[in-house]
Amino acid sequence: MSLIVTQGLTKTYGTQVTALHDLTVAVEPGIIGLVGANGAGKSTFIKIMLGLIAPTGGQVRVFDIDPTVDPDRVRAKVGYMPEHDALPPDVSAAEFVTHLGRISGLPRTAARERASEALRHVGLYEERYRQIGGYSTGMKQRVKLAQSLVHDPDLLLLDEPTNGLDPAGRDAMLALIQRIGSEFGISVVVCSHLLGEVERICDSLVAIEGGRLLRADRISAMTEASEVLAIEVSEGTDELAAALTALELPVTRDGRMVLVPLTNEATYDHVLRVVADLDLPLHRLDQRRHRVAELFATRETADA
Ligand SMILES: Nc1ncnc2c1ncn2[C@@H]1O[C@H](COP(=O)(O)OP(=O)(O)OP(=O)(O)O)[C@@H](O)[C@H]1O
Repeated sequence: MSLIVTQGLTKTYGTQVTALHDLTVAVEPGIIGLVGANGAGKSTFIKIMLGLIAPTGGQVRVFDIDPTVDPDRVRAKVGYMPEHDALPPDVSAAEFVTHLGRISGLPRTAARERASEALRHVGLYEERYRQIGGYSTGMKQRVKLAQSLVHDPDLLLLDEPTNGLDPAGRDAMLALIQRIGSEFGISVVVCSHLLGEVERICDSLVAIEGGRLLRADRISAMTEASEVLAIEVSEGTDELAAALTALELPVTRDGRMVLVPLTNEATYDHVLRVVADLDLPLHRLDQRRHRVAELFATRETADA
């Protein structure tokens, strides 16, 4: 069963803004990156999945449940970390997360135990009785993550979880998200405008642009080997490029790398022979892999 399925999902705000436009996608369990520039429609998509706002058109199912009909059932299975926070400064993290556990329907003792557990998972166990107002941005982000975990969900929806963090804080947050996904065996949707970040920790990506689906696929499929051979020699790059050009191979350069289209099996042999003839120190010879960033770069070029 797919985790999230949409069919022609559309959301307009007023008459002017189409935040989601005919979005059809099926998302499999795992750690999923929901990427797109600011304003692409990511938060709108998350809020529709939670049943917080209703779509203008189309269908959505989360765990096969329709959040527009049965939002409580979806929310019982889903934890949500919003982009912006409204954390009360004068209560402790333990009190706050316990309170949200209670709101989720947990009995008092269970809520307290689950809150301690969730705060331990996010690395705030020692600090849990301190008032949130005294916390750093990174700690506040962790409180938000802990509250999303308190009712033991099967899916987490995290909206820009690294917002406001410095590079070290971002790395720590991403590592934590990855650990939660793998150790708890739950699915996580990580919403971000930073492709490089989510690419590092996700199994699959859903890329949206202007409310439309750009691509949804496993990262491994997006970075599959291309039909280009990349060759790098420690010295003699110019000689190598000239010799391959003389063989009528359409050579291009990318920094220290010489790139040749892999037209047939013989291309490898040609390259190896040239390297050997010129007695060059071969550093690298492999099929270049696609980069996930090409997804957006190609689009920009096409639109230009
Ligand atoms: N309540 C609203 N009323 C009117 N327009 C809205 C509302 N919420 C979002 N929008 C608009 O819908 C579009 C998509 O917004 P959304 O917040 O879903 O994007 P996003 O990808 O999450 O971006 P960000 O990361 O900046 O929040 C934007 O043009 C935004 O200005």
